[in-house]
Amino acid sequence: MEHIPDRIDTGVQRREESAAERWARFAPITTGDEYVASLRNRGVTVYLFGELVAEPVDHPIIRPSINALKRTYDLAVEDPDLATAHSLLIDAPVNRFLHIVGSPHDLVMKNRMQRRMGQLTGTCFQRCAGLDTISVLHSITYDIDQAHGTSYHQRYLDFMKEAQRNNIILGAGMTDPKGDRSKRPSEQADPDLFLHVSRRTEKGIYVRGAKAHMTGGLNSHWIAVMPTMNMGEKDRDYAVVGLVPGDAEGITYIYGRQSCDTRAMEAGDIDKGNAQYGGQEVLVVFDDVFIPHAHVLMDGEYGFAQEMVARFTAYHRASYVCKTGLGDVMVGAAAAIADYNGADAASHVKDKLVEMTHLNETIFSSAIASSHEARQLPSGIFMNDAMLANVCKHNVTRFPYEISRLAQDLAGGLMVTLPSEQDFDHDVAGPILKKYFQGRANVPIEFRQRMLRLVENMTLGRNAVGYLTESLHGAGSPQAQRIQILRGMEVERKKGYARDLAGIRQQEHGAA
Ligand SMILES: Cc1cc2nc3c(=O)[nH]c(=O)nc-3n(C[C@H](O)[C@H](O)[C@H](O)COP(=O)(O)OP(=O)(O)OC[C@H]3O[C@@H](n4cnc5c(N)ncnc54)[C@H](O)[C@@H]3O)c2cc1C
Repeated sequence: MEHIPDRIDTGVQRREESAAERWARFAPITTGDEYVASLRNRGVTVYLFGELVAEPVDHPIIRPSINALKRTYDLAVEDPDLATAHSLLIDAPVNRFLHIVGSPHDLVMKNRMQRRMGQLTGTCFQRCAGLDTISVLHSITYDIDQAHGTSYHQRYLDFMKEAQRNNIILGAGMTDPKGDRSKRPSEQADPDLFLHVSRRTEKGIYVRGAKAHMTGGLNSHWIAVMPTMNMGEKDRDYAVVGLVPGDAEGITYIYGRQSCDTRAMEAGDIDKGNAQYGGQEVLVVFDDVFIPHAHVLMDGEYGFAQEMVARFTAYHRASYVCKTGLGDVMVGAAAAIADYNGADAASHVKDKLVEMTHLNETIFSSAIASSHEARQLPSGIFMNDAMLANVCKHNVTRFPYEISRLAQDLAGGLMVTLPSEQDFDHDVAGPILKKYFQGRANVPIEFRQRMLRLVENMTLGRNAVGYLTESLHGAGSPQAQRIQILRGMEVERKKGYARDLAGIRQQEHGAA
C-alpha cells in the first residue's frame, strides 16, 4: 500500500541493507556452544542498572537466560526425535523450534518438547513466542496475498529457508507499550506508543516505536514485530509486520529487572536457587529501524491485524503447556523437601502432592487436546483448537499460583527465613546453623538449603517471573482469554440443546 505518513516521518536515514546483506552475518548453528558464540561481538546497545553492557553474554544476570536458550540447541542434539523435525521447506531436519507445523502430530510433539524444556530448565526458555510467530505468519501472509495480491507469503518462505538453514532464534515483538489503554494507536498522545511505519523508501520501510516485555529479545538473532491488537483504517501505519536482525541499526535494549536478580552477582550458587537458568524480558526500542521489502510481511493491511493476533494467541496459549514442565519441578521440589523434613509419610503431604499433580496435568490435558484437535488452514499448515488453547492458558493464569502455594506450604517458613550461604560457611555462625537447621539425620543440610532456595526461586525469585507472572500476563492477561472463550462458546447452539430436551423447541415450532 502506498501512503506516506507526513505526521510521523522523522526523516532518519539508516544504512539500507538488503536481505542478503543481513543474512550474510549468520552462519549455521548446531550446538549450544555455537549458539552462545553467535551472540558475542554483535555490538548491540543494552542498558542494565543504568549502564551500557559491554558484552551481554558475559554478564552474570544475563547469562542464565542465555543458558536456557542454549538448552534448546543441546536438546535437539541429545534427543532429535523430540526436538527436531523434518522440514519440507529445506528437505532436512531442523530444530523443532523452527519447524512449520504440518500436522496435528507436529503440535503434539511441540507440546511434549515444551514440557521437557520446562523440566530441564525450571524457567522460561524463551523460544516459544518465536515458534508460534513462525506458525501464524505462514497462514496470515498467505491469506493477505489472496485478498490483496501481495507477495508476502513468498517473502516469508524465503526468510524461513534461511532461518532454518542457519538455525536462528526468532523473538516475538507483539506487545506495544500501549500508553492510554482506552485509546487506539492513532489516538495516542505520542504516536510511538505503538510501533509504526515512520518512512517508506524505494528499498523498504522504517519502523519507530517499541516492543515491551519481549521474552529473550536480547538473546534472539532476529525479531518479528507484529501488531498487538485489531486495527482500523486510521491505524494503517501501525498494521505492520517486519523481520529485523537483533543487531540492526537503531535498536536499543533496556533490560527488565527480575525479583532477586542481583543474587546472580553474589558469590556461591546456593542462594541463587537455580544458578544455571533464568528467563529474560527486555524493552526493545526501534528508533527508525530499516526493514528491506523482502522482510516486510504486512504493511497497511489493517483488516488482518485482529485475525493475526487471534491465530497467534491460539498457538501461543497452548504453548503455555511449558509451565507443566516447571510444575513437574515444583512437585519434585515439594516432595523432596517434605522428605528432607521427615514429613513425607504424612497423608496430607501426599494429598497435597496429588493436588499439585492434578492441577498440573489439567493444564497439560487442555494443551495436548488443543493440539490433537488442530485443523488445517488455507495455507496448508495446522492450527490447534483455539477454544482449548484459551482454556489451557486460562488454567495457567491460576493453577501455578495454587501449585506454588502448596509447595510453599510443604517447604515450611525456612524457605524465606534461611540465612545466607555465606553464614553457613562462616567459622562461628556456620556450625550454629548446621546444628539448628538439620532435618532428617541422613540428609546433608546443603540439600535442604538448595531445595528451599529452588522453591523460593520459582515462587518468589527470578524464576517466579516465568512460573507465575508470565503465566498470568504472557500471551494476554486473563480477560483476554475470557473474551475469546465468550466469542467461541456458541451459547445459542447450546440453548438449542436445552430447548430440545426441555420440550420447548417443539412448542416453538408449533407456535410458528
Ligand atoms: C514475563 C512476560 C513475558 C512476556 N513476553 C512477551 C513476548 O515475548 N512478546 C510479546 O509481544 N509480549 C510479551 N509479553 C506481554 C504480554 O502479552 C502482556 O503483558 C499482556 O498482553 C498484557 O499487557 P500489559 O502487560 O501491557 O498489561 P495491560 O494491558 O496494562 O493490562 C493490565 C490489566 O488491565 C486490563 N486492561 C488492559 N487494557 C484494557 C482495556 N482497554 N479495557 C479494559 N481492561 C484493560 C487487562 O485485562 C489487565 O487486567 C510478556 C509479558 C510478561 C509478563
